[in-house]
Amino acid sequence: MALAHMEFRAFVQALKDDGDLVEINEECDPNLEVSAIIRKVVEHDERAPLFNNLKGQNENGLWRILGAPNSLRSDQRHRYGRLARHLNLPPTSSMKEILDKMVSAKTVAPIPPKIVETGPCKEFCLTPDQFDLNQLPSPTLHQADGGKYVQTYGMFIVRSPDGKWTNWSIARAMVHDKNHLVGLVMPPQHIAVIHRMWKEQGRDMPYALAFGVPPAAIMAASMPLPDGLTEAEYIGSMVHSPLELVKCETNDLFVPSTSEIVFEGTCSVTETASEGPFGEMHGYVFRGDSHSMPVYTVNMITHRKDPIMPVSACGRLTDETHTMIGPLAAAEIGYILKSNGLPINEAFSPFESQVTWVALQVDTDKLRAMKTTAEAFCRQVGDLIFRGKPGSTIHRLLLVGDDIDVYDFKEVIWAFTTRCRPVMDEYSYEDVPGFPLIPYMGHGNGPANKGGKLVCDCLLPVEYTTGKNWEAADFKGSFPPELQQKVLDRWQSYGF
Ligand SMILES: Cc1cc2c3c(c1C)C(C)(C)C[C@H]1C[C@@H](c4ccccc4)[C@]4(C(=O)NC(=O)N=C4N2C[C@H](O)[C@H](O)[C@H](O)COP(=O)(O)O)N31
Ligand SMILES: [K+]
Repeated sequence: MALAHMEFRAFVQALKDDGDLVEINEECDPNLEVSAIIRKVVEHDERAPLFNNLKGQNENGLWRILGAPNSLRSDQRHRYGRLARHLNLPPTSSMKEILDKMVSAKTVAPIPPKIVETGPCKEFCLTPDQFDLNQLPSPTLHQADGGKYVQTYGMFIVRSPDGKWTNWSIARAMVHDKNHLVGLVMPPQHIAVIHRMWKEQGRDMPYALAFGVPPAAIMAASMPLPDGLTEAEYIGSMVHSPLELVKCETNDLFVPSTSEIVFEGTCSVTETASEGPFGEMHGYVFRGDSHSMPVYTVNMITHRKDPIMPVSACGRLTDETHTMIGPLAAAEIGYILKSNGLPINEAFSPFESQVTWVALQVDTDKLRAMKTTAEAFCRQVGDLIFRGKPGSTIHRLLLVGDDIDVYDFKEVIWAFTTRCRPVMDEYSYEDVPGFPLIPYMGHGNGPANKGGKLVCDCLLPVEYTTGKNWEAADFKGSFPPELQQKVLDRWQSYGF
């Protein structure tokens, strides 16, 4: 068996070996029952459910469902264990170690994928007369959704018309009819950028949608890597070995050879259909909230025997849209700021902000050496991030000092509520792209796609000039180290 980060089925086995899987063998209904179970799982950081017996499965087992593929574990020592298993890291890894791994490939030469003749994803091939997406166990995830969102954790593979750039990304899609999907294609996302290239040439965009891809691949697919970067090469260098890809049957794109299920086809550049509403990552589904989006034709389905369809039943905390979208954008944002010479140590998107914030830990020694002002520094950070794509989903950037652990929300919110004077210490951005999926944007008082962003300066003025002039009124901050040690050593004998 391959390693968990390189083959989805090995990943599922790794969850089982970790005691992080519940196999459900009694029949479950993909219409809401499956998602209700997944929602209860992710709201309580429960073990991942593997549905082995779904209403609508065909004679070759197409398909089973793995819910909550990358959500949290309740044991605090293994909290990010599922993310770690995506990257061949120990299950006790911290979020910092996980995000550092995702950024590690930026400074090494890309390792191109290896093309193989065939693979497990080719065990079965179905032409459109042999399948009906409405009869297969396509899940309905929220009762107010506009359709069956069969695509929430698969990977779209699309390529620029000149063949130079192959983008891998996650974008949602729902069943439109027996062999059509309709999906969210939204600027500034790369799938929308490439779709536009094909539209300008008046040609439908070939795509592949691979479900159950190597876990390391789905992590990069969910990360806002630079324009023009081909994720397959990036991942190869991240895992230090080439990904094995196999050619599609009906177009010239390539898919991971061990994919559980592959949909192949073309995405129309002219035909649209009603898409949504959908229970989204900020925790809301607005009735009637549907839009015209491109139609995908499914010309072929290939799959493994008894294939597993991964499903992210997203919404309120804590599911894949929170463990992946925010943190991976934060990793890219941190990298951009450091590459531009700004004194940033760490970047993280707190789940408690519904991943709409990124907290940036500033190296305040280096900050003081810059002899800059709060306004100049905050504007420098805001201009770099809010005018670029990786910041498109983030509406608050919090600058905090070295004493604040950005991966611990208690620390972040303490700094924000006590060191950032509302209005005066906040720098607004109304002339930048906004994220319409956030309810105060798409269903708020102002323009849905523009503005509503802030850089919040949670550094006190002294941190720019002479440095910290306070002590934290807490156990670690207000008592001599030897007294702290004495209290810790005697804690039991005191009677606690
Ligand atoms: C992990 C994950 C990421 C998601 C999504 C989901 C999950 C589970 C579901 C559950 C399907 C919900 C919606 C949420 C929805 C969404 C839409 C816009 C922005 C953020 C999320 C969207 C989506 O539908 N469309 C889209 O364009 N991008 C999404 N991302 C983010 C992108 O995968 C991420 O941004 C990548 O960086 C893309 O690659 P690129 O930078 O273009 O090469 N989905
Ligand atoms: K990507």
